[in-house]
Amino acid sequence: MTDTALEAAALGKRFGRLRRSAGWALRDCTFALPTGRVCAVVGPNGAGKSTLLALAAGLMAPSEGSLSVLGGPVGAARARVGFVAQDKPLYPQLSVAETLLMGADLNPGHWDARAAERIVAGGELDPKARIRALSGGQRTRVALALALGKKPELLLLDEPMADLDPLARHELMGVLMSQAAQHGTTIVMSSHVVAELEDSCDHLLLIGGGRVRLAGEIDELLETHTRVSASADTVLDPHTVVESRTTGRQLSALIRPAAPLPADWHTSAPSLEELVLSYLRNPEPAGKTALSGAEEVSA
Ligand SMILES: Nc1ncnc2c1ncn2[C@@H]1O[C@H](COP(=O)(O)OP(=O)(O)OP(=O)(O)O)[C@@H](O)[C@H]1O
Repeated sequence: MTDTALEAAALGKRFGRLRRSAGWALRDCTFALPTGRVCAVVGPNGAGKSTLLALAAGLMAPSEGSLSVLGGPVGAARARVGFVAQDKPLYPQLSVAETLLMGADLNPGHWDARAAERIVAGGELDPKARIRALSGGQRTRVALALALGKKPELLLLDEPMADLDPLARHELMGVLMSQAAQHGTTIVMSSHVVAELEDSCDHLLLIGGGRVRLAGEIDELLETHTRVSASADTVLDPHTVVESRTTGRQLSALIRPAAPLPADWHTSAPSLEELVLSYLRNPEPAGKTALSGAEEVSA
């Protein structure tokens, strides 16, 4: 059994000839996401999150570099992977019950009918309702039921919570977390709502402009970065400066300390959202490239 759910080496994907970055949606991405963890894939619009998840689901092939899933080639892992795409593709003419029956047919011997039905029942969906008559959030619920019913070792979710109301979001996040805890399922989910991920995710993969900007265990990333406020003439060397701003006589910065900090600096721990925003606002942190808690990745 491998301890790496997704491992990318110099991974790149090019779509025709996009104007931005000469067509590369992802470029030179090297990272490893551990198994048994809940991993957040975060980045702005067009960063390459959906492309990465589609590559991992085997829906497209890399243009360069390599990607392994659950320790082997992407194609070999397909039966062990569940994928919910951003647009939640389902057959509109089928009913909810027929969709779950289809899930059972497609996954003989490893279909958890109870888990799938429980997720659908949580939304009080009529099993006879046609998919085409469901709201966006209700379709998300059916798509998650299909993916979880498959009892995947790795669950890839592209913006799973985007069209759910806060109650449904809370409930389904709870279902996902208990799935991860009970069955050791690795969950990799993309999201824009960083604040919501801090409590539920263990690992972060931050993508910006098709490149990996930061990767690592969230606790370690938060511990190894510090918010600093000091007088404007403060020299931040030798620390890695992710972002710094001077307002009047005051300097505020997010740094990765390379040595103990002077006692007269005011310091505080950043939130995950502050960390992510600082990296995204600053394409090339001064001094060094983006760093993770455990490893260095090229930015
Ligand atoms: N099928 C495609 N053909 C051409 N270009 C594509 C295709 N899919 C994605 N792209 C381009 O690749 C880049 C990355 O897109 P991707 O959908 O992976 O980003 P994302 O991070 O998921 O964005 P969002 O948060 O808006 O969903 C974008 O510039 C997008 O226009």
